[in-house]
Amino acid sequence: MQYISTRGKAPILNFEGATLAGLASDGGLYLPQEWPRFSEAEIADMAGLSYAKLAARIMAPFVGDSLSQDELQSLCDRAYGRFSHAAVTPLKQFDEQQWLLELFHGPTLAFKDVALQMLGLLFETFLARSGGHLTIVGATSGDTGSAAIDAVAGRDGIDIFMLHPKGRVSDVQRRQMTTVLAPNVYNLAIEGSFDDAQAAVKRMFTDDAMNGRFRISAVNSINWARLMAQVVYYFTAALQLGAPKRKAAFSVPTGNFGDVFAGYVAAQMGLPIERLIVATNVNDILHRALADGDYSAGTVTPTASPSMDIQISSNFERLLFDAGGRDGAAMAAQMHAFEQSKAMQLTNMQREGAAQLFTSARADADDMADAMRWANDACGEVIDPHTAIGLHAARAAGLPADVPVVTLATAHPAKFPDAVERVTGMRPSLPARVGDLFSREERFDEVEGDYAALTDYVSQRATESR
Ligand SMILES: Cc1ncc(COP(=O)(O)O)c(C=O)c1O
Ligand SMILES: N[C@@H](CCOP(=O)(O)O)C(=O)O
Repeated sequence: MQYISTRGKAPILNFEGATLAGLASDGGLYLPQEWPRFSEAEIADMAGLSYAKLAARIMAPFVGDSLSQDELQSLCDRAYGRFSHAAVTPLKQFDEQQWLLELFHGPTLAFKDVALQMLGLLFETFLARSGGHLTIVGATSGDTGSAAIDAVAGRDGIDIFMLHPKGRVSDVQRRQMTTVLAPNVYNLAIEGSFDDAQAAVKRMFTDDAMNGRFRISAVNSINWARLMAQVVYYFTAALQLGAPKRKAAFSVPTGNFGDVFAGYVAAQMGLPIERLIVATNVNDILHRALADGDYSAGTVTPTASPSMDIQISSNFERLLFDAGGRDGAAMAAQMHAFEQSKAMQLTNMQREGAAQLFTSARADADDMADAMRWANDACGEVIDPHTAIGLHAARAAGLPADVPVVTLATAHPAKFPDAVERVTGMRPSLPARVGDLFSREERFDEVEGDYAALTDYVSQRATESR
């Protein structure tokens, strides 16, 4: 399998190369040259496989010859062996139509673990072959940070620099990052929003001076390997609901568009998906883009679902590229114009391509609270604010009654105890394995959000590898 950049100018790489590169050198995002496709019979044959076995089966065509089948299976066994639920991502029924796919049984209690446990092992495996040192730079609105840190803390040959917007993540989220005291982990609190942090991170990938000294890589969903691993749970849920004979819909609380794009990939691979519902909070650029073609970014509004307080969604570029005819030069021009003006109009081809599978909804604070209350009162489930936004969109979608709608439960409610308590009156407690989080020592640095200060910080601490 070969990987190409959405902006058409970066070298074509195999899976190992694309994983280690993270972001393409032309500022674009890597994705497979063509989508691998499973037949109906092959999908039917997947029913009943364990999560780790299914994961290896789904990932194999993407990995190509970068790993042997045995190596891939062993990495999946190790990655998914660390989840606290035997099913890894259990599916629960709410009513005749609504279902909940719990993605938060990994070590840091959010869906990010599903991909990042795997990515940490991929880095380890590929670095063991090539030698050298990897400098990971990442941006987080709360959950990617802790999952990535858990995945690489203490690993030889890797440093991780994780930027979070100061004061805009929950206390649990911050502590899950800052109480990891391994010497290869650097937490940076910056002024500004997640978008500011992500822009700085992406700039480092095209910075010749930084790339001349350090081998920079990504743990955000700009890294293709992240999305590949997230495709798997769409298959597990759909198979349980009758795939390949029966279609399911998915409602996905969305910020950086990685999770829902993984659903799009599953559909390209042959999984029968009725609809992908993009659920946003009031930071609704994706809802506006899908509803009217207007992709214009405003300022980020802080909400009770902080991990989705994002206006510029990196992975949307992958959809625009694929749905818009895979024209790298046109995509580069469109994105460069957007980077200047922070506004763009989707082309007709992009809008029509997206409309075949995607629909969207925006939830404000009341919508979120109503959905959280419904889950609690009618179904006996305490859900987190991000999941509640997905559930609101799922119930509002108006899909035919015979189509099961699966809301992705992206985080454990205990990550957002204040928001959950405000709505339900109940304060969810942390699972025992992180029960001592608030008595652990914290370590992080506050760094000016400007690019020069960030590169200085990284340059003084990272290991040169060029
Ligand atoms: C809990 C939670 N829900 C939803 C999202 C949005 O996911 P994505 O960025 O893949 O769209 C995030 C962050 O990414 C998150 O942390
Ligand atoms: N919500 C995310 C933002 C980064 O998203 P990613 O999936 O691209 O890593 C977070 O919690 O950090």
